[in-house]
Amino acid sequence: MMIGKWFKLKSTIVGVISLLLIGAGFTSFSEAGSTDDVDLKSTSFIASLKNDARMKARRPPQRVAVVGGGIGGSSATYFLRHLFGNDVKVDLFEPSGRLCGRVATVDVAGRSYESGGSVIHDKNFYAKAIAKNFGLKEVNDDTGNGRLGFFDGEEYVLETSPWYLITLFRMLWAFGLDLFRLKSVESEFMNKFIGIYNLHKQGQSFSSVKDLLHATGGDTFVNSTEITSCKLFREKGIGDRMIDWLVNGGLRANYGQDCHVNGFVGCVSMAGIQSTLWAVDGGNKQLCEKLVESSKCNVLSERVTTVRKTSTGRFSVDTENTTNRFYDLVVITTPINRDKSKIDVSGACGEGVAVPSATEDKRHYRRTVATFVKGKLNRTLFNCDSLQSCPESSLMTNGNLFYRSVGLHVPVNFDPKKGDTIETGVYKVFSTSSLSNEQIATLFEGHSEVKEVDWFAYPQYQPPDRLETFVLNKEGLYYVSPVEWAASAIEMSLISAKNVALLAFNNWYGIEENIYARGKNQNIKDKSEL
Ligand SMILES: CC(C)=CCC/C(C)=C/CC/C(C)=C/CSC[C@H](N)C(=O)O
Repeated sequence: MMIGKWFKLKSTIVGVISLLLIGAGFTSFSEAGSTDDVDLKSTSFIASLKNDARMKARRPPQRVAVVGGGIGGSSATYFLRHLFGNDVKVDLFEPSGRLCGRVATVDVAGRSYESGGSVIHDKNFYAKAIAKNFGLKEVNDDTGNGRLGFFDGEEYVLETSPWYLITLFRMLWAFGLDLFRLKSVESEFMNKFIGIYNLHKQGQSFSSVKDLLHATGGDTFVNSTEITSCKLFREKGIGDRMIDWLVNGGLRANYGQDCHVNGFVGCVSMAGIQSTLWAVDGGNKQLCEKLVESSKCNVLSERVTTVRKTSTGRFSVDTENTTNRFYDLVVITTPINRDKSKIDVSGACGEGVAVPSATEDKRHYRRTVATFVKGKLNRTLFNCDSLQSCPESSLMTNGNLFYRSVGLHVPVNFDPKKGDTIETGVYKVFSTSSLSNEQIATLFEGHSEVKEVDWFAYPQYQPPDRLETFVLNKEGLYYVSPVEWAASAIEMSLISAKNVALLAFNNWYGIEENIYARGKNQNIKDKSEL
């Protein structure tokens, strides 16, 4: 029984690749890093400054504002609290009053399902450490038949099997040595990127997305954001079939785009179709709820319209309801963009800073419609006849279809011990616009409920993507969201929020040596020195 289950789990595509490499003796690829590299509360960094005169020369800020209650904002309240201490008054502005933004659930047929940021990687150590710290349980979606299919709109060009050896044979036949090449690129990117946890643990912070990427992956990372994923993977020797099927199929499901996105986000997307993904039992949004509760901040359900610098040197955060609330530090965690939030920060940015502006910035966020269907897949279209025999996830190898992926998902509180089976699953269909009744009828033979979630989910990538500053004003105005233009994911927002909290702290107390200067690498210790 156990072996059967294990084979099934490992039969996802990248699981197969990992196994191939383990067989080939490359186990170290997948073993680097752990939650021990994470210091959520920056305890050791603060302790290292105990006798530092700079900490005594200035009092902590009195009032801090965090704008936006998504995963970035919720975690920022927690990181700031632990860096600046209990005396700081922290206000969190979230107009909806609902925490976690794009990490949300939707109710369908009496159960809740992840509707936004739904998966977390096993090497996403901030998310892992937060879950562990608050006693949240990690769950892997290994409830169904584990089958993944690549669908061109008419037939499956490739399908995994419940049997590992069959999957392996099919994959080798389809992709040959590209399996190894892809895994090698993924391992290189992942293992460099997780260096960020140790840097943050030492108190290091990075003033821009470019600096953060440079400190972890050097020119390789920075350059990867300047070219398309198609080009990056081709330069690594990966052939067109793997790009058309695997890379594009994954990107359509994860980012609603294809390999014309930047190379870095292409690598993150590939990490997002691995077998080592997890979610929080009961819903990922609990990460935010626990962080905010623990940070003891005030949540204000007001929409921020303007942030401006006052003559006294503080910042005023004005909302639709109130003006003249003054803060020493302000952290904006919601994207200022025509499709997202229109906050005016022009009167608050420092000299020479490119002011984020919802009117001037021509970039777009990508509209994503997630349609949840409690129903039965069209047997003729998908060439299968039951929940058990149809692929659980279908990635599209064809960009001209009206849907971008179709997958079966179980509720966030799925519990076989309480009698839950795969029958509790609903299909999630991603598309660029609302599905018509005819389109739903094309995909499903019948359904009892349909729910739609329509939002601007992630950036519309167009390399070279701008790797902008986190510092809008060194005197106390910071911005978490630019990280999304390198890649948008739950962990990217957590890393950015932690980085901004450290940056605000280092700037406040003048711990200059902990602010990374590109090319100098001062004070960054090699992992072996720790
Ligand atoms: C540099 C590399 C390869 C990875 C960086 C670490 C990281 C951020 C991994 C995240 C992988 C992941 C879970 C991707 C999901 S894509 C976004 C998706 N739409 C979602 O959030 O649900």
